[in-house]
Amino acid sequence: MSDKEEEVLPEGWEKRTSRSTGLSYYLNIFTKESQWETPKQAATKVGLQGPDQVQCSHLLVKHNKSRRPSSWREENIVRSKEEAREILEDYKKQIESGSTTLEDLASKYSDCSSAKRRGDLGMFGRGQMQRPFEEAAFALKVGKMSKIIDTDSGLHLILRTK
Ligand SMILES: O=C(CCc1ccccc1)N[C@H](Cc1nc2ccccc2[nH]1)C(=O)O
Repeated sequence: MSDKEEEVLPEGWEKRTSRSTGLSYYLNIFTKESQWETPKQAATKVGLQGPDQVQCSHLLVKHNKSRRPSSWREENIVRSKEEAREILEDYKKQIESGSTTLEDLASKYSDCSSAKRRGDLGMFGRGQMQRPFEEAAFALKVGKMSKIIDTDSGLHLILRTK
């Protein structure tokens, strides 16, 4: 195409010229990711590393090896880790059956203070939560629930809400 014709790009892309090489490249204006190839589809709004922030609710069952074996529910938590897992497996089955929700069970049984907010932890970015929790949360699609996740706090079920 002659240089006077404006190159029409799919939504979300801008054509840039590399200062060092003078070569043209394409910038995704949402994720700031760049590529050499002329884009054929509209730019994605989520980069390769996933969203910057997610919102999750969780249901925590602590045990006697938890970092803080105490909660609003139980001053001194003595159950074993195996017992905590059995309890959480049962909650998971109840949620998957559709007979209850993670938020309803978190309100009644979660050993985290977020129980008072139906398990809602609010929005968080990477680097804020314990790593196993973060990895599971950022791998979830919105509306999906994790498998049982093990952190120093105890055993969790996580639901991504945003
Ligand atoms: O750290 C907190 C408070 C979390 C919270 C965040 C935002 C709003 C409300 C609560 N509670 C701990 C238990 C706990 N450990 C966790 C590890 C990862 C995510 C949530 C967690 N909750 C505890 O109570 O021992």
